[in-house]
Amino acid sequence: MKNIVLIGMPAAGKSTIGVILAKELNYHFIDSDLVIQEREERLLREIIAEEGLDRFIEIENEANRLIEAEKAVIATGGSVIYGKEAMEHFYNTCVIVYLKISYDSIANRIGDPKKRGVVLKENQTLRDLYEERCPLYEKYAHITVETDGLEIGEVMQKIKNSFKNPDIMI
Ligand SMILES: Nc1ncnc2c1ncn2[C@@H]1O[C@H](COP(=O)(O)OP(=O)(O)O)[C@@H](O)[C@H]1O
Ligand SMILES: O=C(O)C1=C[C@@H](OP(=O)(O)O)[C@@H](O)[C@H](O)C1
Ligand SMILES: [Mg+2]
Repeated sequence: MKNIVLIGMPAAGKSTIGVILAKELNYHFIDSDLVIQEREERLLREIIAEEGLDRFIEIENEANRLIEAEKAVIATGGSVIYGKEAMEHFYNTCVIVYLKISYDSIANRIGDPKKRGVVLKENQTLRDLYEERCPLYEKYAHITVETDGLEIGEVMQKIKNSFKNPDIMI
């Protein structure tokens, strides 16, 4: 049985939905953000402040690349798609589910991206980040679930329905 990896923009609902999905499937739950914090013995925002964005992405790539689990739902951080090795590892061993959300919904939910610790370069807006990342999420997704306007329970149901597709082996 393959692991399930959730990808998508920050605040798309990966962590919230991941833990509920794991419970419903009787799978383990792994939150990549917590794996990184444990490995580094620092908070994500401390890693970003002390090491800078590029190094944070390398640390994130390494932590995700090394995740070995069975029967697990893995909620990644939104910037995981910059890590080529991590994404190839997940692509080859897991079912990757992209929680897709519109720019307007995500902007409403996030508020100030700087306060949320989003990997945002100097002079880059949340809109720039959204446009840069969407093609990367799409590139790696085995399944895309549109979540706009849906409550958490409805997103869960959509994800589970998508697993009934015989082309998707989980
Ligand atoms: N479908 C949804 N509708 C409304 N709010 C949601 C939905 N999914 C998640 N949220 C809320 O958005 C916030 C961010 O969710 P979170 O799971 O931390 O996202 P991520 O892990 O993708 O960054 C939380 O407050 C969560 O309760
Ligand atoms: O998208 C991003 O740049 C980030 C998202 C965060 O995780 P969530 O996607 O769970 O919020 C966390 O990994 C880090 O602060 C960077
Ligand atoms: Mg999260």
